[in-house]
Amino acid sequence: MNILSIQSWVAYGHVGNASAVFPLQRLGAEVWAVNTVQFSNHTGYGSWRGQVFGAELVRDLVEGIADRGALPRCDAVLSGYMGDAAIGEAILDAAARVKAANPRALYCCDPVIGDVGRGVFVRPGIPDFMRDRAVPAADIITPNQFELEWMTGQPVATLAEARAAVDRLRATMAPGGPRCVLVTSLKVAETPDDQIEMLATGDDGTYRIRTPMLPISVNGAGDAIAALFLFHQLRSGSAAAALAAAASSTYGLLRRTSEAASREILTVAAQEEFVTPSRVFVAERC
Ligand SMILES: Nc1ncnc2c1ncn2[C@@H]1O[C@H](COP(=O)(O)OP(=O)(O)O)[C@@H](O)[C@H]1O
Ligand SMILES: Cc1ncc(COP(=O)(O)O)c(C=O)c1O
Ligand SMILES: [Mg+2]
Repeated sequence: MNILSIQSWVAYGHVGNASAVFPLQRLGAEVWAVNTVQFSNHTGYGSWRGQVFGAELVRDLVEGIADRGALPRCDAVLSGYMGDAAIGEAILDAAARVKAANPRALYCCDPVIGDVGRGVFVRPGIPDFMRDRAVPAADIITPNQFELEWMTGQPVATLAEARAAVDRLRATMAPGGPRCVLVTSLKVAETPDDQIEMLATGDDGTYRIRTPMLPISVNGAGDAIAALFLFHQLRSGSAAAALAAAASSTYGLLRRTSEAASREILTVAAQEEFVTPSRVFVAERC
């Protein structure tokens, strides 16, 4: 399995490609990582050093991979945080080139816009770009609850509202693909206070999964779960199986992170959780 992952890079800690690449490699995937930024650390610290790369560098690196004749062997393109719309257009062009070279390839977009409590935290233009340009090109999307509400303009306070919003979003996704949606960090009326949910919809139906809420707030988990969900969707073709595997691995990763009181997710120390989760959660059809 070969995945072209176009995301951020940080030297210290784990977000973007620094959160997504290693779990995919540990699961046996080859990852062609194209970095859109190189920062010292993630922006949640409030200060960082480094630079945002231009869209031309993204295009140049993808051209270089194409020069190797590799695009027909690419099984998926994965994207996350986007610094500006020009980078976004370069990512969509890369996804289109890959799908032209391999019609079975999938584009997985984590539509990073914001989060509950933080609001929108990307540059102006990115939220509209995600809704109007990226989602219509995507086969798999992994919005959190805030991003689902923002992109659909619908409240997501109950499971029924979440499902209606997902259906609305699916109708705008790439025609002919699986139109698979993973909603992360879901807390609806039915969610017990000590738990957190995810909802996954694909060709095989809609499934939910609940895991215990951990006393942490970390960055990078969204990037990790998008990568894990993509890998397992590619391997199984089942949203239910991908949801269960991604949720189990992510819970194990975050449980270890919480126990260590680490501000950075323990991507390396908890690597066994990616292949053999210490606690397995089962997705239930809903
Ligand atoms: N405090 C937590 N306790 C348990 N699981 C968590 C916690 N925070 C995140 N997760 C898990 O990680 C997934 C992705 O989390 P998050 O970083 O909130 O995603 P996003 O970046 O898309 O908002 C969630 O769907 C959940 O499964
Ligand atoms: C550079 C960069 N990329 C990606 C992310 C996404 O992190 P998360 O998975 O928490 O949404 C962050 C979050 O701070 C970041 O600073
Ligand atoms: Mg996210």
